[in-house]
Amino acid sequence: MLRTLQPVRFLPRTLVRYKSSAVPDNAPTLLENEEWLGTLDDNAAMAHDANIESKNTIFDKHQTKNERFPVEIKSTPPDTKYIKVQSSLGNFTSINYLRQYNKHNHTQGNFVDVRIIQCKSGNGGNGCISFLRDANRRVGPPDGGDGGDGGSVYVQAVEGMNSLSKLKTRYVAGDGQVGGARQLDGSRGKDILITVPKGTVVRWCLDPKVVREMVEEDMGKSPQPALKDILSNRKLDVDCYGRSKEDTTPKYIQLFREQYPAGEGWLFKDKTKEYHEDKDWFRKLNRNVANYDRSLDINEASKDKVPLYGIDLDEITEKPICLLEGGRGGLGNMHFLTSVIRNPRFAKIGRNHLESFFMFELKSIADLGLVGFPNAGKSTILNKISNATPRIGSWEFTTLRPTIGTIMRGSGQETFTVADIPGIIEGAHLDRGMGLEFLKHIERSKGWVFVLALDDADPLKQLQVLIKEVGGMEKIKNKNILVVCNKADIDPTNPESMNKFLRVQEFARERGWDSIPISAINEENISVLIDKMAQCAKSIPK
Ligand SMILES: Nc1nc2c(ncn2[C@@H]2O[C@H](COP(=O)(O)OP(=O)(O)OP(=O)(O)O)[C@@H](O)[C@H]2O)c(=O)[nH]1
Repeated sequence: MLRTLQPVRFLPRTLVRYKSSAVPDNAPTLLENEEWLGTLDDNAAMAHDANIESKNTIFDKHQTKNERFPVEIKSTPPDTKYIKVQSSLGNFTSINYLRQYNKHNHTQGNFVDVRIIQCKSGNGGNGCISFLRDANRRVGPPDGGDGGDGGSVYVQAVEGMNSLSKLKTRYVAGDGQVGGARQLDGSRGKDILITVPKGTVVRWCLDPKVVREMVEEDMGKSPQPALKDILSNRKLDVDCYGRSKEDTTPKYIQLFREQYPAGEGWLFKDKTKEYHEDKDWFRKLNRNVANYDRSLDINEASKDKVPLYGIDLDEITEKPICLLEGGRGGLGNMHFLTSVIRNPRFAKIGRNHLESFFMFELKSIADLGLVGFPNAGKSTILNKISNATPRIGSWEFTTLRPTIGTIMRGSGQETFTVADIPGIIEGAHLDRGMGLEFLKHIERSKGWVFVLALDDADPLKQLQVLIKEVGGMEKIKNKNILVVCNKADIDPTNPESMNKFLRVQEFARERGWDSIPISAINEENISVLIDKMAQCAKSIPK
């Protein structure tokens, strides 16, 4: 029935109004209350909220596709209420935050690509206990309004932002106002909208303080383990949900709000809780209202969840996406007027807020990513291919940041973007050099361009090391790959220079990859390179 399941302010309005014209028409009649309470039998506790389905659909649309981390399923319903999942601690925090406790260390000027942010929705306002008073009646019928709903926290990717630096470390939505006399509902708490750049992935994460405690505990061990090992060896248990009751593939992380148990959460006026609990009429009423509370519990549980692998805001989001929903306002005493209860001196308190940490990661979205050892000539290539095109839109960060260039190839030809990331060295996967943190900026690129330097003793070995460092063939199997041998101008007459390229070419051909020798500095073969890159950026990865 409508009234058991919908927010109370949507309850049908009374036709028999109080006499005073100053009183708003918001209160249900005695009969409507009785009818509503009558529907709250033991079968009434079920989730029924149209928003649940739409929330699932929105989340599904924004599920992170490529960067799914491994999780181990420990148990599934019906053995356990949730899908119990275990995964490495490192998947629920940012290694940057831990490596550099000082948050300024991982910022470069105004460019910040990872933030851990605490979010809190608002509490619902309490219902009001009040009775109509006018010239004829000292104590009229109950007219206490409902509390306002707490504000929610939303996220939205917008145009014109390219850094997470402006985000605050904590966002708190407003609490709903308490209900008022004369059937006045409290006002809704203020919503929070967090705007982020396109390319941001928002993931549930653990409170950084808790993570630090865990890490410090392990750091005390002898021999002292590396931070990376701690984060991968420590496991975290997470309660998850599938897409439906039958689907036991973990999809959403369940969030929990501290809530009063069903049948509690009353506010009393004049007479005590004990006084009321002693009365048959109150116990009977409360049995039904407890079922109403259970419905709210189920509704909340259905909506209080976030995608396990994050919300991928790779496009401008049309409508804000709700991360944390505010608590619903409590019922005012006008809902408890029945033929037995003429003076309900009680109302319900507002439902509690939701609080959680989220990791916001900005992942640049370029069609192609340049991968190579330091000094291979990646920046030079990007400069040259940018210079070789008539119109270039590019923005530069410092050497520690990704550089993205847009290559516009003239009329009728497709534009593509290329990201240059800091060089990768042997042992990068063990956090040597600049580690692999910057790979996230090309994770979603369609193609990767491996840049090798022909002045190196063994460019093929360079290529094999790079493949190993970025995660092996498994990691690149879905990418278009192009192998570029740069610095072909060095010692060009030496047959060994040619042999080095031929060995690379052979290796690439065996894997179905294209390869090309160039001299970026002398701009030799650059136009062929652009054509091959355009092909790599365009074609759908195998
Ligand atoms: N001889 C020769 N030198 C080149 C060529 N391309 C780049 N270089 C030189 O190689 C050095 C490194 O070039 P960069 O473009 O900065 O190399 P990078 O791969 O971006 O280096 P990181 O940013 O450290 O990863 C510079 O001194 C360039 O001038 C080339 O085709 N031939």
